[in-house]
Amino acid sequence: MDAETEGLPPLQSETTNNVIDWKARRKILKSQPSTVATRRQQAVCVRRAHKIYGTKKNPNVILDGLNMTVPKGTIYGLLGASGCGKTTLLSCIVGRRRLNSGEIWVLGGRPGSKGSGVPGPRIGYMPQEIALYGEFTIRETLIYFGWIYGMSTDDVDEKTDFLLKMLQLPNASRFVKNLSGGQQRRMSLAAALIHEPELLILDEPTVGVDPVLRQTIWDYLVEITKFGRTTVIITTHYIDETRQAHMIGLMRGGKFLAEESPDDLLRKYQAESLEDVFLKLSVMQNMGKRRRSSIAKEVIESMQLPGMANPALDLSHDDDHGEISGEFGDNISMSSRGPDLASPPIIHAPPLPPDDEPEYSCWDYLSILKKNHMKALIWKNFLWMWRNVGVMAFIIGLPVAQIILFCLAIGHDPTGLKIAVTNHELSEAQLNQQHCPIYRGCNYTMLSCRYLEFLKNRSVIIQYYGTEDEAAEVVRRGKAWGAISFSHNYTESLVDRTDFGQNVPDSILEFAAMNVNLDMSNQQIGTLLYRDIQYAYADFIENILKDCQLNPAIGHIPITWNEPIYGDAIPNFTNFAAAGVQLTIIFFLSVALTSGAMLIERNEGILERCLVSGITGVEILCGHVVTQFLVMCFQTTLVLIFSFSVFELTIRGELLWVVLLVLETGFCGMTFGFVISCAVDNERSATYMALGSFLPLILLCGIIWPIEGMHPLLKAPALFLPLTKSTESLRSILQRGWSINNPNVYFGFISTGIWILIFLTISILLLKFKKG
Ligand SMILES: Nc1ncnc2c1ncn2[C@@H]1O[C@H](COP(=O)(O)OP(=O)(O)OP(=O)(O)O)[C@@H](O)[C@H]1O
Repeated sequence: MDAETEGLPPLQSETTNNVIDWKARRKILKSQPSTVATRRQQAVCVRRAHKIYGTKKNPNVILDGLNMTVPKGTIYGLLGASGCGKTTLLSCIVGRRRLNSGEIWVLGGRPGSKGSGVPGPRIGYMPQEIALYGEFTIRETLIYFGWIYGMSTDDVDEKTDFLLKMLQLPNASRFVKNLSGGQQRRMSLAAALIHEPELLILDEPTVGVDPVLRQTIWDYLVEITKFGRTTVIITTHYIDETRQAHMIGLMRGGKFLAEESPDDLLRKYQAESLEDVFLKLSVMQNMGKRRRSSIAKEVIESMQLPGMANPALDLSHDDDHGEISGEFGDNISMSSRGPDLASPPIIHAPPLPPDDEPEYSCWDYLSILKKNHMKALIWKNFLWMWRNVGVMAFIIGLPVAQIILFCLAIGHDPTGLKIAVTNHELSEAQLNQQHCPIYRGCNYTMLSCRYLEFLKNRSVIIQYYGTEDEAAEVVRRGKAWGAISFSHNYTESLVDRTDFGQNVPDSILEFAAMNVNLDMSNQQIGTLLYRDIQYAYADFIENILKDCQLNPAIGHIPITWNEPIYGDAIPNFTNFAAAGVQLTIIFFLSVALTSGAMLIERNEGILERCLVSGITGVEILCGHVVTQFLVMCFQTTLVLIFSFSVFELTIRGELLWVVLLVLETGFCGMTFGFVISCAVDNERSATYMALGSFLPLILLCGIIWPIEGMHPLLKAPALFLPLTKSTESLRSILQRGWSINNPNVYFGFISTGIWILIFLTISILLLKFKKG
């Protein structure tokens, strides 16, 4: 026993019927200075807590130097008007919010530090929100929380029966979402009680509960605190129900107006109800009286407040009432009393004793992966998927649908392009019939028609017009993609052009040329027609030369195009874009899946509850990684089957590296999803963030356009983006058949790995440090 605890009445033994003698205990505590050791004796001890929301310019002060002392084994009723900061104070106590300044000690330690039990199974937290999974049954919910707290399933079942009876909950197989609002609150209370924690923190547990059941709950709380085993902090709007509490903290204006037992408060303020006490103290505070004593007397004498029989306060014989927070010499709340009542208000409190509690190191934080936590989290994630099987089918099917759409819609040559032709070699009748006669063999008749036949073979639709102006007008109106015209002596001039050789006159050159005007507003279509018109001409010349028993090579441009070293002789855009599209689909679906799953938990307050129960951010992330990895494996398998087996996209390299790279990229997307869900607070912001990153990544990662063609300022940053190197790597495996030993390929794996580490670290840091 250390110096400070020596002489204190024991918590459990040496007292009548094992019940704590609070009066004796408070008297002794009063005489003690505030030390780390005395603060550690309390269940909860808050000193000079300051909490401010908002900006520096527009601060909203919620806690203003608040002191609070919750001795072990008490029921502590935390009262105050709506919005006064009760929930904020509780979240600071459970370690989910950070004070701007001041100290909090919980079960002997700082929240979040080793041995404090917060977060952890020593604490039972019922937040204000329901914070339960609607898709789970009552039993499943209690099993989930029981497992987190390290209970066996049998123990949970046993406790479930008791809690269902005590809290008058329906059958354990009922889904939480089908319970009434009041039943859901009681269910939430059951989840906090399941493991019989040392410290119960209940934020408005009796809202929507009928008076009889409310009494049952209070009886239960009195029962569990009777032997000092359990401490309860409870907030409620029903002030009078806290008559059964051992201590009441009346909160207003960021401080406690009083922190005493209900009987002491009623006696001291000669009130009939705690509401009256609260009213009187509020009026006193409004009048700017920070301290009681004679000022209080003066105030009360001048006020006509309901229920105050005698406006004078006789405090002289009130030795054992006490504001325990004040007993350590650093309380500045309204009801501070004793020998210093007449002294001026304390403005500068003495410095707090030093903190001897070691903080968690980063490594400690990272190394926590408890078996029971992981079991509960993975089971919960799979159960959620099972209960949302329709959503899961959609999530697994979506990438398949996207890859099918991509393969069917992107990269194929446009067909059915219309060309308006003015062919002056045609007669009036042929023009009217839209008929262009073809003479085959070594025959130099109507060569324009013979050429156009080759153009038609390239899926171009030809329509004949009488004049060049008519044809051009059709193009101008957007009814055709180009206009071609042939002179009346085209065939003859073409033959003469060959016969005359180098002596060919300009007039013949002019008549032997067809005139082309294209609509180049669409680069893809314009380029394709530009190419097809030339390819058709080469085919046409080659065909005539062959038919005339001449060497077709005479008609070629003198360039010999050999087999490409990599890729196809006529590359197609589908194969170019496939690598980037496959990675993008898997990456962004993982982002959506992960951020969605995490945000569901965050929005419903479940994440907060889990973190308070001792689950770490790392464990939550790992739980999601395990379950979503399985989903991703399904998605990847289907995407690859559809890409390579059904649509027969080119794959020259080893499938193993393709699979691994796609999975790694999906994992990277998952971690990016974690970052989004940890950085923002709602689905809308998450959607904006995901959408905001989607287009830049598509545009900058070389998925639809080579990085070599980008603005020089963009080239360098583009190289460091998450999908750039992996796209390049996958393209090299698919198109060039390169393997992992090629730097181009392994850089893709390395770069994605680095991004995974970056995203994971950011998520873990956000989960750990992003508190209100
Ligand atoms: N994250 C936040 N950012 C800014 N202000 C906040 C935030 N959370 C709470 N507040 C504000 O702080 C004040 C105290 O809120 P808190 O929820 O702690 O009150 P409360 O006493 O629990 O109220 P109630 O009894 O209605 O639940 C309120 O004015 C609230 O608007």
